[in-house]
Amino acid sequence: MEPILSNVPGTLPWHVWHERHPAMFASLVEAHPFPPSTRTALDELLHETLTPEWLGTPFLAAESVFYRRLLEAIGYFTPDGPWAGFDLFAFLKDADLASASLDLPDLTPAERLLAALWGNQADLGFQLGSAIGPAAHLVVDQTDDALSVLTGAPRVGLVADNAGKELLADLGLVDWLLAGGGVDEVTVHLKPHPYYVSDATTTDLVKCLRALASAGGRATDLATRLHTAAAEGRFVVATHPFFCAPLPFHEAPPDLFGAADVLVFKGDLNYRRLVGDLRWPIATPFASTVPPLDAAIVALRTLKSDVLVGVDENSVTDLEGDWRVNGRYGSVQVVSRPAAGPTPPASGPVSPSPGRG
Ligand SMILES: O=P(O)(O)OC[C@@]1(O)O[C@H](CO)[C@@H](O)[C@@H]1O
Repeated sequence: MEPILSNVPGTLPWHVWHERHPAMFASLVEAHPFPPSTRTALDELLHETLTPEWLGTPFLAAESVFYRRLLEAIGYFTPDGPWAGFDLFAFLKDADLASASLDLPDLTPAERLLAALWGNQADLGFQLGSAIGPAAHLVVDQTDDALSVLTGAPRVGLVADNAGKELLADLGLVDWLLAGGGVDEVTVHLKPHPYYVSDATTTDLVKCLRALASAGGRATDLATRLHTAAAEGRFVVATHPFFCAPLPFHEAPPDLFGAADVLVFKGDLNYRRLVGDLRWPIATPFASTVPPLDAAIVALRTLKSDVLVGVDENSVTDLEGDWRVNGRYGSVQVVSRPAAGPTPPASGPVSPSPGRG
């Protein structure tokens, strides 16, 4: 299967490099007192990314390397420098969090799951380039299957995507899993440092919890429950350099997700890494594209890039225009945990792994 590249005018990757990134750089320079050397480094990076070499590199890898180079350009990794460890996207993430309503409604489990899904609609990198409309539809809706695999699972991992409103909604889902969903332990996997524009780090999670704690009402109660669960070792925060690597999850280290029974993958980039950033026909079964993890998989995503699998082609024939990338559509997709295979006879041939449901 061919990887998605960035060298075709009119496609989303082309738009990202030629329009979204210049707009992002303009806002970064406006928001920070960068010295001339940093401004020059940023200009050079922007120009370099428009060369045939970059545009001809698989989009997933090129974008990831780009965000690493962006941090290097501002001195994020320069020891003892003034910008060491500085989150250049914090001003956007903080504004998004500040604009969130913390008057939390009383949601059902399905509503909490869908809130976590649609929270992904508002990622800030996406907003820098286009407007998001109110319409929202699911092109695949396996919400019932998702709730079924999550309820009562001993250990759930949630691979977070964006900070601010999306992370608030994720914490609402985590709270239900721990408080009513019969889950013993939830691990939230965060980025070890800033990555794509609004990706959530530990700092962003703490900011969400503090905002919830000081908001009163249900929000404060939720924050208190999560603090208690953290103290009991039931709400765990984790991170790993692989979450910022230019690789699909098929190449993840075997211990990345611990002993999770169910993994919830949030957002568009995690979806691209989960199924591979490839030109799949959309009817390709979702289960055939994901890595062979020893856990059930729940993917909650709004559609913001070309990759899409597991969709009945007849169900999307009426959708028009850029529905695959405009963020107005979403999907809830599930792969059950692989059944333990039969014990092979002592001297018999080794059977192939069972298929995934
Ligand atoms: O992972 P997220 O936050 O849902 O989306 C990330 C995103 O905005 O960035 C990429 C393009 O830059 C696409 O994968 C997607 O549109």
